[in-house]
Amino acid sequence: MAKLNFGGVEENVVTREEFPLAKAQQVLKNEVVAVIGYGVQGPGQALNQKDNGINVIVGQRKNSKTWDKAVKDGFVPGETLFEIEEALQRGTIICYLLSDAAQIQLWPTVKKHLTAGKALYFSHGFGITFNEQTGIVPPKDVDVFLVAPKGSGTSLRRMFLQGRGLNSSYAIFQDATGKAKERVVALGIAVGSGYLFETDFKKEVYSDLTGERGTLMGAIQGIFAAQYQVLRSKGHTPSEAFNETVEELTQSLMPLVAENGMDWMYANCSTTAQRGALDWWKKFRDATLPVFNDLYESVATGKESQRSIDSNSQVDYREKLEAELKELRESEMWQAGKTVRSLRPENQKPAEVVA
Ligand SMILES: NC(=O)c1ccc[n+]([C@@H]2O[C@H](COP(=O)([O-])OP(=O)(O)OC[C@H]3O[C@@H](n4cnc5c(N)ncnc54)[C@H](O)[C@@H]3O)[C@@H](O)[C@H]2O)c1
Ligand SMILES: CC(C)(O)[C@@H](O)C(=O)O
Ligand SMILES: [Mg+2]
Ligand SMILES: [Mg+2]
Repeated sequence: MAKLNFGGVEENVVTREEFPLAKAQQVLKNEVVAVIGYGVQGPGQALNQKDNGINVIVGQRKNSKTWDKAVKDGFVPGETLFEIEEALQRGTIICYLLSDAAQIQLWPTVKKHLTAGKALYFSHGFGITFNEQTGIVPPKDVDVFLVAPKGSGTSLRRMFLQGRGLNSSYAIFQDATGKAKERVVALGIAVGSGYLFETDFKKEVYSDLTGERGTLMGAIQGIFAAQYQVLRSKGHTPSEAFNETVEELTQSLMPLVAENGMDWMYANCSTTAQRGALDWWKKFRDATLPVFNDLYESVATGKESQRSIDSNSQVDYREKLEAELKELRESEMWQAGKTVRSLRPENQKPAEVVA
């Protein structure tokens, strides 16, 4: 375990140098890793483990699209692909990668197969932290831990195929066998993590729920929408408003920020942009700070988790969700974005020409 300095604060980080893949393979050599669920994280984690030489099987409902996807991805029915209950029975490490809401439904079945010495693995602190809402309380004689990739399962797989690694958090909730640490770190490496950052279940889920509702998705969509609306209301064309709100950010500036940080970006733009961005960032911080405080409070009091559980358990939720997604998809801003994206030279299809 390396102690690294993050802006003056020391933290524990597991690196691939100190815990190489060969060590992970050694730790997991007698385990059967059962990945339950083949949605977004399931394929990324299962395929990376398979390619890393881990004995991995997938548990998924038969006659579903995702069962067919698993077959297409190379999992073989009866050998490495099973109905959920059979995979649960075969697995010594259960990677519980159903949606957070579905985990509640299937929990009684999972619990039945958690015999002494097995391990229960999550990619989120949700089920355990909010156990009063989820009812997920594991037996005492199994290891319980998480590896939470800090990004989409799609990126986890893509980055693995590019020879890169996505950063993940890891945490141990219960160490029944005395081997939880080596098991969880080995799994973290096997699923394709770059670095593994130590946390606990509660911190992981609080930060994850805040991040996705905040700057990763909710807040940024809100800020995009507000700026776009102002530019449009002042007579700017959709393409100009979109380019100045989203396209330049994702295509030009964010890749540079990803490489070098926003401090570098500030030092490497025009003096005009620099002056203005220095003057305005604190106003945006101060305007949004109360919203972020409300958001964190809503996460910490369990309001967000309850809302997610309640919504996902409604029978007509899929239709309602689709209506909300359609509104976003059909908004002028994202329709303008579709055309702007099609104009990128690397996107062959020509933009729709209006007669
Ligand atoms: N989506 C991500 O990229 C991401 C990133 C980090 C962590 N996570 C966490 O990973 C876990 C899995 O998330 P996901 O987004 O991959 O899940 P998902 O929503 O894609 O669903 C996963 C699987 O659950 C199955 N499923 C849904 N309802 C079911 C039911 N009632 N019975 C049986 N199977 C059912 C689906 O068929 C699918 O195969 C969650 O804890 C999530 O918070 C997800
Ligand atoms: C990919 C995200 C947003 O980081 C994840 O947390 C999720 O829930 O899908
Ligand atoms: Mg999340
Ligand atoms: Mg996340």
